[in-house]
Amino acid sequence: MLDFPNAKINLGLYVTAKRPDGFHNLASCFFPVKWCDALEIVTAPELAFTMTGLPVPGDPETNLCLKAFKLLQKDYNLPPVHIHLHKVIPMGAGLGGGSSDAAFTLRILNKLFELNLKALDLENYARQLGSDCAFFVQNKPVIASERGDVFRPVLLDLTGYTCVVVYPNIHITTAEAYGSITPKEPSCAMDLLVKQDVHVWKNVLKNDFEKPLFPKYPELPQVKEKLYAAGASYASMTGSGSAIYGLFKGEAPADLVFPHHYVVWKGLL
Ligand SMILES: C[C@](O)(CO)[C@H](O)COP(=O)(O)OP(=O)(O)OC[C@H]1O[C@@H](n2ccc(N)nc2=O)[C@H](O)[C@@H]1O
Ligand SMILES: Nc1ncnc2c1ncn2[C@@H]1O[C@H](COP(=O)(O)OP(=O)(O)OP(=O)(O)O)[C@@H](O)[C@H]1O
Repeated sequence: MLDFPNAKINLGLYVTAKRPDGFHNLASCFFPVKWCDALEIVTAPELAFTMTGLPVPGDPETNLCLKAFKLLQKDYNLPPVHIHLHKVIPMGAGLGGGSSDAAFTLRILNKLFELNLKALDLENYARQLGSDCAFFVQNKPVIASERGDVFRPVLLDLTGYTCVVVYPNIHITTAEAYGSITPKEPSCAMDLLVKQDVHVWKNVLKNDFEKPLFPKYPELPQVKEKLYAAGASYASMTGSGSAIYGLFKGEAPADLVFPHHYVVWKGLL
């Protein structure tokens, strides 16, 4: 069975408190974008995991796809499978690509073996694999709180906007980013912030990770400025970086170019 795990962007991201378990509480709007990996799972004589596309750092044994399989296998005595991941979404980018692979592994296994797990059950497995993973089970725009794994639906229509995501080839690990932050409550509730018009977001909707990371990586504010100069209604870093996105009403300008070593994705929301 084949599926296409997609990335997400964060529309606003406030790190509100450090938790006793070492994680942080946050407030953010998670929004799916159609930049995708490809993931195929078939039954096989023995468990196998293969990868093509972008090289994924670390031991393949620790890949989130295998972790997701093993987590379900503990409870459901699953037969062996061959998992193939074609990696496209950049890592260390704040796009949630690895988390999406993990959640899609759970979703595919649920269908392939007719486990009949409901979305809430899948979310409970997903949050054991990473904070961002649970979002990709339902994969719809939400306001996220707590570790980023508790959701409220949000009505947010960005139809007609083009999203340009720029990955400047700087790998920022999530732990490094959280380590550089001083938590504080946002001045206004996330729900109210995203309900405002997109062109107002520039003045009100922030990603808290920009403050510590922009001075450290000066290319990042330059990318953001370039997106605004090209006419973006809103531009921001996503998650813990380093990818920066711009939202353009209608089409993005064709002459918007970045250095060759950057990776750029463009798509309708
Ligand atoms: C920045 C975001 O992308 C926003 O959506 C996420 O919060 C990141 O979530 P993630 O990549 O799934 O992170 P995890 O794999 O769960 O955690 C990696 C590390 O990030 C830090 N971490 C992560 C999530 C969170 N709410 N608080 C944290 O402090 C912890 O140091 C943790 O050890
Ligand atoms: N299927 C996978 N795809 C990408 N990275 C994975 C995967 N499985 C495990 N990883 C590990 O996770 C790391 C990427 O995590 P990191 O938090 O830096 O990335 P991110 O893109 O910001 O967000 P996310 O972890 O939500 O994908 C990789 O460097 C890799 O070691």
